[in-house]
Amino acid sequence: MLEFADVGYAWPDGKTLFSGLNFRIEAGEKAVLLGPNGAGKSTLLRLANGLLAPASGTISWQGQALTAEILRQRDFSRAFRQANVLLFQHPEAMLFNASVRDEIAYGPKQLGLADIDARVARWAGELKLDGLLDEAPFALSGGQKQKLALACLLALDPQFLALDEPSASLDPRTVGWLIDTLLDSGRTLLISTHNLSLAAELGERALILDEHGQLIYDGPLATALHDLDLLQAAGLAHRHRHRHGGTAHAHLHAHDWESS
Ligand SMILES: Nc1ncnc2c1ncn2[C@@H]1O[C@H](COP(=O)(O)OP(=O)(O)OP(=O)(O)O)[C@@H](O)[C@H]1O
Repeated sequence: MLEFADVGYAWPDGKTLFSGLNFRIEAGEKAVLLGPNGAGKSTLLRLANGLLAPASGTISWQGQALTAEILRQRDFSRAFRQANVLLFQHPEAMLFNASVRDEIAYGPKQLGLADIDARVARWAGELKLDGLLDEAPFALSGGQKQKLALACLLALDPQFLALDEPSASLDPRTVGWLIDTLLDSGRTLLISTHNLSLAAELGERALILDEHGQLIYDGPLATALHDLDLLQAAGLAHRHRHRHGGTAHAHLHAHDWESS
């Protein structure tokens, strides 16, 4: 479904990220993307969503290389924008309509999809936004904005959903709902998170970047979660000291996950 082949990226300031990044995500897979701050998780998700173009290598969607030319073609671009969506870490960037109702309806309208009112009603209801349909998106709380951004994406009925740190501003009830909804949906998922509990529930596969943007692990999530050295390289485990009576020792801990 999605393939990165020898991908490298260069920021406009000349700084480079990734070198020869290779992985494939097949339809129906649920993968989590782990790595320390600045590893390149958000950048990777933007590349996967066609918002950034690689400086080297190829990113393919359904076997088609995502070139600037193909992304300019109306039919391809419409189908791609409906099927491949990204929830930003900071969703303000996605919200610009006058009301919550208009915001959810916007994407389906732009893409010419049917049953717009039903889509709005369904996803506003699922995300408990139905009491806020006439509110202005900018007046919502951070977590409500995140839920609205998610409703906007789900209203497109996408096949591939990339989520950048979805648990950062969602309350535990919404995170629980998200896990159930996404697991039941059969959608292909790529989720960046520092939350190992969420990762453990959502993902089957882990892609782990180190602090230099190198892919240091691509394999079963369960195996990764029991490898504290790997988790330390991913910024997900840390070494700290303990005192037991008069003696002190140091060992590794995962933030919200205990390896056994
Ligand atoms: N607009 C930009 N111009 C130049 N460099 C940038 C830009 N945006 C991000 N970077 C750099 O790219 C690298 C990767 O950033 P990115 O946001 O992808 O990391 P991340 O893994 O998502 O981090 P976090 O866990 O903190 O969200 C960082 O070194 C960052 O400084």
